[in-house]
Parts: sequence; C-alpha cells; structure tokens
Amino acid sequence: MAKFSGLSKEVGHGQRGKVGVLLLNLGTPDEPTASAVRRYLAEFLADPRVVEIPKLLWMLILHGIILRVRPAKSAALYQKVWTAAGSPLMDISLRQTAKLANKLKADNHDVSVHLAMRYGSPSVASTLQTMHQNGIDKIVVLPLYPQYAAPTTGSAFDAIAAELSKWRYIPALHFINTYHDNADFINALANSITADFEAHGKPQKLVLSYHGMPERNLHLGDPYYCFCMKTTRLVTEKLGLGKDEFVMTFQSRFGKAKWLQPYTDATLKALPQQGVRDIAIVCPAFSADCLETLEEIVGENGHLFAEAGGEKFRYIAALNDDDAHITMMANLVKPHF
Ligand SMILES: C=CC1=C(C)c2cc3[nH]c(cc4nc(cc5[nH]c(cc1n2)c(C)c5CCC(=O)O)C(CCC(=O)O)=C4C)c(C)c3C=C
Ligand SMILES: [Fe+2]
Ligand SMILES: [Fe+2]
Repeated sequence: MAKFSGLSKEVGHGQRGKVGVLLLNLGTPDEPTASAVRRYLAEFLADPRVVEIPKLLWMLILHGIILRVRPAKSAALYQKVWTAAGSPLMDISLRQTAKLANKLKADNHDVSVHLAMRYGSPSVASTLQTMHQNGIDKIVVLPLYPQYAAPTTGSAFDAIAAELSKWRYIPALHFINTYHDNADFINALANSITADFEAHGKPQKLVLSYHGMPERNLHLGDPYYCFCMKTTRLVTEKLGLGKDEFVMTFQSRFGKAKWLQPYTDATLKALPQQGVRDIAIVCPAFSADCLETLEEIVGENGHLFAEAGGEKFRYIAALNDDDAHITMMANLVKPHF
C-alpha cells in the first residue's frame, strides 16, 4: 500500500491529534568561535527579511566582505557572555521551554512545549518534524518577540511556511504575531522595573532601549516602531513616569543606512552633559538576555556612559524565565488550545 507522504497514517485520519506549543527565538551560534559565528551569520544575514537589498549585490557584499571580517569580531564578543551553560540566549530559551511545559501541566493542559530557533539549531524544520512524529496536529506558535517586526516575527513565519509547504496535511496553526500591548507583558515589565527602583533607588532617567531596524522598513509599513512606542507608553504610564524621567532609544545598528532613532549609544554619551548621571536601562524587545543586552548594553554602552561622565548605570534584566513571564506565555497560548 502506498504510504501517506510525510504523514503517519493516524494523524488527521481518525485518531485525535495532540496540541503542541512552539516557542521561537532568533538563534545563536553553536560555539563562540569565528567558524561557528560565520555559519550562523551566513544563514541569518542571507535572509531577505533581515537585509532588504537586491540579492545579488548583497551576496557579493556578504560573502566578499562581511563574512570575512565580522565572525572573528563577533566571536570575541560572544566569548565575553558565554557561560558554562553555553550561549545565554539558548540557555534561557531552554529554561523558558521547560518552565512553560511545567506551568501548562500544573494548569491541567495536556500540551507539549517545543523550542525552535530561526537560525542555527534546533531548526524550525526539524522541530516541526519532531512535533509531527509525536502526533501533534494542532500547533500554537509563539515567537518570543514582543513587538512584531518583519525581520523577526515575519521571518519566523516564513520558516514555518517553508517547511509546511512540503507537507501534504497542514496542521491547525495559531500564530501569535505580537504581544507588545498585552496586559501580562506590560505588568511583568513594569513590576521588574519597580523591583529595581525599590532595590537600588529611582534613577534620574529610565532608558528603554529596543533593538534597532533600518528606518526604511518603517516607511515600508513595518509596525515595529509604533509597537515599541506603545510598549513604552504603557509601561511608563504604569510606572507613573513623567516625560523627562524616561527616554526610548534603539540599539544594535548594522551597516551604514539610517536606522530608527534616537540611537542608544549616542543618547548615553549625551546624557551626562545634560546633567543625567544616574540611569537604569531596560531592553523591552528582548524576551531573553543575549549578546545584544549582556555585551552591547551592559558592556559597551555602560562603558560609554561612564566615559562621558555617568556615575550610576544599572541594567534591568530581560524577563527571561521569571514566573510572571512564564505566566504571560501560558495566558497567550491557552486560548488557542
Ligand atoms: C542586519 C540587520 C538586523 C536586523 C534588522 C535585526 C533586527 C532584530 N534583531 C533582534 C534580536 C536579536 N538580534 C541579535 C543579534 C544580531 N542582530 C543582527 C542584525 C539584525 N537584527 C546581527 C548581525 C546579530 C548577531 C550578532 C552580531 O554579529 O552583532 C540577537 C542576539 C543573538 C545572540 O546570539 O545572543 C537578538 C536576540 C530583534 C528583536 C530585531 C527587531 C527589529
Ligand atoms: Fe538583531
Ligand atoms: Fe550588537
């Protein structure tokens, strides 16, 4: 008898399918070495959602210049944040996955939780195949990017669609595309900031630093900037901060084009000259601490602020595997079971 292509006979053919949650994040190199970083960046930066310039020209620049120079530089930075548990992003993502599975089980949901990374491993394709082999035919996808952006959330969707385009039977899919204004998210963020203020005192200014994006993407209709503004407004309203008590900035610029402004580094350099020497900084676009928060913010930007005359600099950690963050994830996925 002919086999069902890519399908076990049961799934979707009589037996009740299982429900699975798929957590998705960006991905990280396997090791903090130039060769592992090159592999990772080659996949990441070849994604047309990430760099939107004509393919042929970009491939020449990417392979001719960037992948020759950047991997060694980035690997040196990854080495600074790497721990015995590996890449912080991977370590935290695995803990989030395990804790969400426990939380859903405790809440009496018979649902498994899986982790995939958009670039590197575990890949979206291999994770979807594992879910399928486990009899899952209903998938709730939660990309862990609070503010939708085409280079992150949109690209995560592309990877899912690319794999499923090879399947005959498409599982039921729920794709959570943004949670920038979700009440649990805003409360968790505001509470983590309040806890910092209570422990260390209220700073002169709170800096809310988001990952950047080319400004052109905004004009082409990407809602990321507006969603960052909304997260900022809701969190600062919740904290009761006045307009002069916070500033929203964008970090992690890449390339020569104009990116979303104001830039985090330029802002931190300027603040001491304006009499602001005591700041706390939080990065609400990152659901897990990673190179961009631990090295770029705590390391590089902390240094820039001190050099410019800043005196007190505190980084407020990402929500990572905090209970409030895991509860937020559970509440986001549950309505779709
Ligand atoms: C080249 C363009 C890039 C866009 C656009 C972009 C958007 C974007 N990225 C994140 C989250 C993360 N980015 C991370 C690392 C990272 N990002 C870029 C480039 C773009 N990001 C590069 C080249 C790198 C790699 C590091 C380096 O070589 O500098 C990470 C951390 C990964 C880790 O391993 O720790 C995250 C997370 C968001 C939310 C975003 C939204 C617009
Ligand atoms: Fe990035
Ligand atoms: Fe960076």
